[in-house]
Amino acid sequence: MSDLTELVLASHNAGKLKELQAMLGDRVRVRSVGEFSQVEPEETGLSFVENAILKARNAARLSGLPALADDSGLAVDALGGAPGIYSARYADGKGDAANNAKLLDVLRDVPDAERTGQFVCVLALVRHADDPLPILCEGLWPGRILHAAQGEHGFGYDPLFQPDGEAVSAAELAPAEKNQRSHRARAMAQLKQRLGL
Ligand SMILES: O=c1nc[nH]c2c1ncn2[C@H]1C[C@H](O)[C@@H](COP(=O)(O)OP(=O)(O)OP(=O)(O)O)O1
Ligand SMILES: [Mg+2]
Repeated sequence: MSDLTELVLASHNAGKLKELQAMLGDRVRVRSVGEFSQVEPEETGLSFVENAILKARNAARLSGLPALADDSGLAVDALGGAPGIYSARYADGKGDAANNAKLLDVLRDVPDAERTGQFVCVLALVRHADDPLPILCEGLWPGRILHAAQGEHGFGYDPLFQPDGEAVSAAELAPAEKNQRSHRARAMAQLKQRLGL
């Protein structure tokens, strides 16, 4: 697939799109599925992999281009891996601030030692809508859930997540630093290797 010159990013999340674009650099012409439709596909899968494939196929169908989707989320150990694939919908679609408020509330009485978890990212690339062999890559970013929001960068749960080995939250890392270390960066490194990019 080193002949990949143009692809569509199958995401409606501005924060994610920015990170994926920065990681892909300018060797590939990147479009966004929002250019083709504002309708978000229903994420009916039971796994990150299934939802990533579903979003990639949808974008490939809409655009006629190869499509790259990212399905990601935060898996908290004390919650048995929740919110996981439901991370974006944790507070019933009320958005990042409501999701973060709910997570803090649910973990209110959980002590530091038990506030571990990880960000998960699965990237799925399909060459066309019916591609029988999607390229799948995953990345994990372990850390712990803070007691209050810290930092202004990033998106989603970043202000509540302190990655292992960092003294600050993911939202306090410079964007370029997050893009070298995150779950998404780890999955993207694999993908670039697979594609010869
Ligand atoms: O680096 C991250 N930093 C902070 N939060 C993150 C990150 N990566 C995923 N997350 C959270 C955001 C959202 O609550 C969920 C992803 O849900 P997910 O369905 O994959 O994405 P989405 O609905 O926001 O956009 P779309 O499906 O159009 O790509 O996990
Ligand atoms: Mg989504």
